[in-house]
Amino acid sequence: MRVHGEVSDDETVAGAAVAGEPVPLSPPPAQQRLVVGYALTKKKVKSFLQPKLLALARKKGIHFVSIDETRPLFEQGPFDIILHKLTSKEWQQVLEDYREEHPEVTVLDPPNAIQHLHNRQSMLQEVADLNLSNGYGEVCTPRQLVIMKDPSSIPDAVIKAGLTLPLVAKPLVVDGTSKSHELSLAYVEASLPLLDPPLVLQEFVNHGGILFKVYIVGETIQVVRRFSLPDFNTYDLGNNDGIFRFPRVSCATNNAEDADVDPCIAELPPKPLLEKLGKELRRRLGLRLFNIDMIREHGRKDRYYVIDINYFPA
Ligand SMILES: Nc1ncnc2c1ncn2[C@@H]1O[C@H](COP(=O)(O)OP(=O)(O)OP(=O)(O)O)[C@@H](O)[C@H]1O
Ligand SMILES: O=P(O)(O)O[C@H]1[C@H](O)[C@@H](O)[C@H](OP(=O)(O)O)[C@@H](OP(=O)(O)O)[C@H]1O
Ligand SMILES: [Mg+2]
Ligand SMILES: [Mg+2]
Repeated sequence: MRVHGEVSDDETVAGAAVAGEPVPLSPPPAQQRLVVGYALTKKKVKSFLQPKLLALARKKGIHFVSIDETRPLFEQGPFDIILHKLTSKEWQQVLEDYREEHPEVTVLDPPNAIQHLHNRQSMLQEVADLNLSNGYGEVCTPRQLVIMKDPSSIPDAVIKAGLTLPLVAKPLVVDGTSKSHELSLAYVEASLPLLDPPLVLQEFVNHGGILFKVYIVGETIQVVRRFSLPDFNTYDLGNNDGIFRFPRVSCATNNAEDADVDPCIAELPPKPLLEKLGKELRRRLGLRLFNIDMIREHGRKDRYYVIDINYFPA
């Protein structure tokens, strides 16, 4: 089988024979060959499809093949799996049509399920509905409010909703742009009309400055620590407009795995709690490849908040 942009295993064997290397007399044990078509941004290809991963995959008979989104999908392949992270409406439609015609192909993941995470209001709905609380702890979402327009109405809306300052202001839509990750902390009421809707206003939860990134890959769960925003009482708030703007505080370079942090803050959430949360969210969201950003309320050993969910992070 010759797949777009790939060298087949047959060619590799033929190449070895030409080079005079010994060729096995009997065919090697049949290995399942799996073709994964990928549609990713250049940045994502660079961060995810690293040579080490490609080599390991190839050893296991998994072949990654680039999908050209400018050409009809049915002309490419065949694929066993399609792995993708592109946000355009056109691409989503192409994939939806393809899924209908090719139910035998696993699309990781269905575009409409991913879409649910592109809005910071809907992304946490399943966590809130789950109401997870057991002997290992409880998992909540911060109280939040959506503001669609009219910044001057924000102070009244906040009072009416009974939200307590400080509030984390987050762009409502997450569309892969850096703007959708420009967040700020509003800590005086008078600053609220300076915010820029559409946004979600979320109560800030003190958590000792450590965040847990919980990665869900099918049935596998991995959790790592990253540095996060410090507790509110530690800020130097002099001399500004009541809004603290912050860039991507918990990005990959802010690894806190080996940091010297109070063990009560650094302790990972209990595995059974994460397993239950992961399993439920996988089912409710209909996704197999995502991460949950979780914090533990400072001073509360067993109260966790999910503050963000990201599809297929690097
Ligand atoms: N409710 C909250 N309480 C305390 N800290 C918060 C809260 N919400 C967000 N933060 C802090 O702000 C950071 C960014 O928030 P969030 O994860 O929602 O944004 P994001 O841009 O979607 O991030 P990502 O890069 O993970 O996609 C978090 O990592 C955490 O440090
Ligand atoms: O390296 P980490 O901290 O895991 O960061 C991820 C973010 O958490 C995701 O939100 C990014 O995806 P979006 O920019 O599509 O939200 C995601 O972007 P990517 O798909 O371009 O890799 C990552 O930057
Ligand atoms: Mg996050
Ligand atoms: Mg996010």
